[in-house]
Amino acid sequence: MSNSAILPYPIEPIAEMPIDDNLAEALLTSMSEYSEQLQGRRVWLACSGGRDSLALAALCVQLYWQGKLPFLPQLLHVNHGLQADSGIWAAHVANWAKAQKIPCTILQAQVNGHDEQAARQARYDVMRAQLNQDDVLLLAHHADDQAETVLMRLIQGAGANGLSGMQPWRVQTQDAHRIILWRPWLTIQRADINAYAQRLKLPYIDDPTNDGGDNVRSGLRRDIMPVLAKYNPNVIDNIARSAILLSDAQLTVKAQAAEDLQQTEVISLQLPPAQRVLNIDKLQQLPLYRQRQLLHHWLGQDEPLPPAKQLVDDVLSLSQRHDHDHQTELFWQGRQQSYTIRRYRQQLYRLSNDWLKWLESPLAEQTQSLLIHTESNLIGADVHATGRQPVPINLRNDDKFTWQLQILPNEVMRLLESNKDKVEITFAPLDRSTRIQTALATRPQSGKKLYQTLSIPSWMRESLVVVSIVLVNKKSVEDGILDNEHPIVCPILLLSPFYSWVLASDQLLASNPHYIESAISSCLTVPSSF
Ligand SMILES: Nc1ncnc2c1ncn2[C@@H]1O[C@H](COP(=O)(O)OP(=O)(O)OP(=O)(O)O)[C@@H](O)[C@H]1O
Repeated sequence: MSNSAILPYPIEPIAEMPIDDNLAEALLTSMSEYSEQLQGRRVWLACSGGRDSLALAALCVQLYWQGKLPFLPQLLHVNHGLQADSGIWAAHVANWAKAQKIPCTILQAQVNGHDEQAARQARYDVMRAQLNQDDVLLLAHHADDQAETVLMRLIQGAGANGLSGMQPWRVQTQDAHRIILWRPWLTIQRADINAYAQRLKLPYIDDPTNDGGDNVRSGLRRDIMPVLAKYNPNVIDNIARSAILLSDAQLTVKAQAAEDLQQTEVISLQLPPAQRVLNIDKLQQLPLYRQRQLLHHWLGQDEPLPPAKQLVDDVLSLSQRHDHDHQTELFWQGRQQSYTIRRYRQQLYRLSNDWLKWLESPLAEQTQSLLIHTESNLIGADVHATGRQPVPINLRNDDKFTWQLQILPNEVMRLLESNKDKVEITFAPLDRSTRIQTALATRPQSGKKLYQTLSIPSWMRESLVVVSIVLVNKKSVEDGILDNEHPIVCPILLLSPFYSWVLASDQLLASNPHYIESAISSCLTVPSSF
């Protein structure tokens, strides 16, 4: 329908008109394929008022009134406000829906920009905001759209994932809000939809920008598809079929990569999505093509879009280096976050830049100390708690990450031999010159040496804390004189955000490392919105 012919127009009731078997079968087959997922879910239909989505709406009306479709979707039309006639089109869709007794909501979009991509983004944003969790959105994409999508991605150099085209059932999650995009017509040709729309005399809107646009998609539709059809008249069906075959292949590749990832990730160092770590020795046990797939999967696992092939190749080369160069950094700007990829010894790190910033901010020397009175088992000074309750100590926190210690005063007391003193616990960053001795070492080492011995990557070195017990002479306490001049300082634990190392115990302490770890535990938290 040309724009000037939109109003007034005759709206014929379509419920009783003949159904198109081919189109109906595609919708009903898809419905039975996803019947379990559709159970109890609300279904909406994105209707531009164009030929395809109006035809899908019409088919739903017909099938519903004939008792073949158990639900009547609610139409959603988005008015982008980009063209002079946008408002008229919205009214047209609303009128048509009213005449066909199908519910319809008109939404207003705010488009930032003038290209098709900006309009699509704005459209999805407003529709998503309208939908509830797990609602289903029917889209009228068809085989011609699919063929154009696949060709477009082919000329952009996509891999199996991109060449799988659009999926008939796609769960989309954004900020924990989950909706489903349902495309039952991906195997149906535009020509068949057109014939149906003509038979029903559907008053659809012909958007002049659809074919005349100079974007890649309309160019392929106008210039390339007719040429390809000369070589093979089944080109549209064939490309759509290739997409289905590639989609299966892609699912197999993804499952393999997920399995490989499980074997290769270093679980003890994970803080998803801030820090992900791969074991290079395990990675290299795989054939090269699986290494590439694994890296692709590993890098992109918290992102909506995968990394570029170049980045995967660069990370692969980084994993293959033998020169002990730990300075190389690779950067990736994902959609959700930006990342730095680094190697340290036989491990690859994907670090979010927010996390790196947090790691590199120096730890304040902890002046806050706990006073634990042996006699009463009460924590005095600034904290009032009984000996059984954990006392939290914030080592470092900002709005994104919190590193906290839990001290169990009763357990700390068990570390001390009987008849001991009033104690303080202090927390100090490990610096390069501090000398301490881990329980497994034969002699004390400087911080600088410990970085090497304990394999601490350079960006973690500002995040090491020495926990010490400071003993104050009991006799002097009883006499009311605090002998703070000669306290005995016993370093008991070295902590990083991921590990703890028990330090060689002084004779004053119970030597069982298990006690130390149960007295003081470290915990790192990331907000769920991160
Ligand atoms: N303004 C809109 N409001 C609601 N849904 C829309 C709108 N524009 C597009 N859609 C949905 O997105 C699908 C694909 O968009 P595309 O731009 O290819 O459609 P179109 O050619 O404008 O319209 P149609 O597919 O209805 O002929 C449509 O089939 C329709 O389901």
